[in-house]
Amino acid sequence: MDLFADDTTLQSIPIDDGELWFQQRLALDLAPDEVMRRLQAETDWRAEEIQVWGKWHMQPRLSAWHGEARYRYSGKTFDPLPFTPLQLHIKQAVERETGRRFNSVLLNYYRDERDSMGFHADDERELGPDPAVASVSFGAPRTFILKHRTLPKTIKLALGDGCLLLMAGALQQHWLHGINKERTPRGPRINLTFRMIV
Ligand SMILES: O=C(O)CCC(=O)C(=O)O
Ligand SMILES: [Fe+2]
Repeated sequence: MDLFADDTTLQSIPIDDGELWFQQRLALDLAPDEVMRRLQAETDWRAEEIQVWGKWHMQPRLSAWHGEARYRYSGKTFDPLPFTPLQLHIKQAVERETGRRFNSVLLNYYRDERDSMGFHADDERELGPDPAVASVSFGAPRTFILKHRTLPKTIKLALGDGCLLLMAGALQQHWLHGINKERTPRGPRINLTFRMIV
């Protein structure tokens, strides 16, 4: 039996200094393109400003924050909107697959290949030590890059429509992750990162 042909179970990706898990297709009762359409339409997308090295910039993507807890991110405090029924549905599927619990979600909307996410770690104090962060993607595939903070190691993963990625253990202490702009035209992509704010 070829275990790696199975795209509906969460599989461990070997990585130094942390845990990384990937599932090609998160089982939802909804088709990914239907979820994509609804997330595009139902979300109150905002263009936020963020502080980078003391200077304010527009984020190169749209975002929204939902859930049960306030959150500080890139120098800003987000007051969450309540979870929508669709977000709760996705959250349940993520909790079932990962065996973890989450109380917040950050949604990111990459409108095209020019949108991106700078390298960072999800290591805010509110997430506690060794946080589990579960990321679900819809729409156009984009390359998710992990760079080790001190070793010359890089891992690249194509995050396609309907996939689930779980970062856990000491990963945020040792690695940064981000999504670069691309030159190849890309359609829209929506990513949801579920977190547990303690
Ligand atoms: O879009 C992605 O896959 C990454 C999102 C991310 O790293 C975050 O929201 O903290
Ligand atoms: Fe992140």
